Amino acid sequence: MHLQVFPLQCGKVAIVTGGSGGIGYHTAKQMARLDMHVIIAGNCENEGQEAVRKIKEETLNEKVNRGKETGQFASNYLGARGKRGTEARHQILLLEVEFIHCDLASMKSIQQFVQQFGVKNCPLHVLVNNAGVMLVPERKTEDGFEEHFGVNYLGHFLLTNLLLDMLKQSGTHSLNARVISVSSAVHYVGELHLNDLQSRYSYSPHGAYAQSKLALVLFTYRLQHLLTAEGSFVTANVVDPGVVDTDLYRHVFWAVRMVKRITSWLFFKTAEEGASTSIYAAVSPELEGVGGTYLYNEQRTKSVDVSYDEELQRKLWTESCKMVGISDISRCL
Ligand SMILES: NC(=O)c1ccc[n+]([C@@H]2O[C@H](COP(=O)([O-])OP(=O)(O)OC[C@H]3O[C@@H](n4cnc5c(N)ncnc54)[C@H](O)[C@@H]3O)[C@@H](O)[C@H]2O)c1
Repeated sequence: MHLQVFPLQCGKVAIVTGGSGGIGYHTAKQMARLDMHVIIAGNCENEGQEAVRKIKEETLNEKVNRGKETGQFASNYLGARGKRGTEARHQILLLEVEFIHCDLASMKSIQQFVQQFGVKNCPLHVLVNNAGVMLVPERKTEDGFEEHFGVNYLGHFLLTNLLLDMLKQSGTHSLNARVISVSSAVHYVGELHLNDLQSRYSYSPHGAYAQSKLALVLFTYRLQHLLTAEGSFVTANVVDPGVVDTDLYRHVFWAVRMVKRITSWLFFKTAEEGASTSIYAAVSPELEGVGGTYLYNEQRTKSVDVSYDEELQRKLWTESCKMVGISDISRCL
C-alpha cells in the first residue's frame, strides 16, 4: 500500500491514546517523523516507555540526515563533539516523544493525565483517540462501565472534553486543531441501546464492541456540530483503519486466531498501513477546515445511516455527560 508523504509539522503537539502498540504506535511514530511533539497516552508504563525509546531510536537517524541536508540540525546539535555533543544528543532524546500514563478505564486517571499535560503549558494541535479493546470478557471499568463502552468510547469522550479548551486555544483560522477518533467498520452493524448503554440486560462482546464504535461516530458528528456552532477552529473526524494485523485480536476465539495467523498476509494490513488514515486525518492539508467526516483508506466515505441521526447524537451526548459527570453541562448541549 502506498503511504502518503506529508509536509513537516514542526512545532505541533499531538496526543495519541494507545500509542504504545499496534496502529497507535505507528501513528505516533509517523507524527514524530514529521517533527511533531508526540505524547503517548497509555495504561502501561513499561510498554509506553519502550515505545518512546523505539520511536526515538528509529526516527533519530532520519532527523540527523535531514538536518545534515539543511546543514542546520547537525551543526546545531549533533555536529557538536565531546560533552556538548553528548548533552545535545541527550536533549534531542528527551524531546519530541514522551509517555504519560492514562488509563481510559479510569476517569480519575484521565483527569490526572489532563492535569499532567496541562502543567506543561504547551499547545495541543492533534488528539488521536486511538486506544481500544475488542471482544474482552464481560467486565467493568474502575467506574463501573462496561469495558468496551467505557474504554473505547466514554474514556475518549471525557478526555476530549477535558482537552477541548486547549485544542480551541491552539487552533487557528488557517491551521485548525484536529480531533481524530478511531472507529471501525464494525460500527455498520452496531446498535446503540440508549436504555442499556452498559449492556446490563443483554451482553455480547461483539455487540458491545460494535456499540462502542458506533458511539464514537455519533460523538464525532455531534462534536463537530457543536464546534461549528461556536465558530471554533477545531475539527473532528472519524477514521476506519481497515482490517489490521495487531494485538487487538488477542481475545478472539483461538481457532480464528490460527486462521488469522496463516492468512494475515492476504487479508490484513500491516499496523503501519493501518495508521495511514489516522495520519492523513491528523496532518493532511486536504482536510484543513474539514470536519464531521468518516475516513477510510484516506478517503471520505459514508458511515452507517443511523450515525447521521442528529437526535440520537444529541441524546448520546447528553447521556455521556451525565455518565462521566461533566458538571458544565451547558457546554455539552
Ligand atoms: N486492528 C484492526 O483490525 C482494527 C480494525 C478496526 C478498528 N481498529 C481500532 O484501532 C484502534 C487501535 O487498535 P489496534 O488494532 O492497534 O490494537 P492494539 O491492541 O494493538 O492497540 C490498542 C491500544 O490501546 C491501548 N489500550 C487498551 N486499553 C486501554 C486503556 N484502558 N487505557 C489506555 N490505553 C488502552 C493498548 O495498550 C494498545 O496500545 C482501536 O480503537 C481499534 O478498535 C482496529
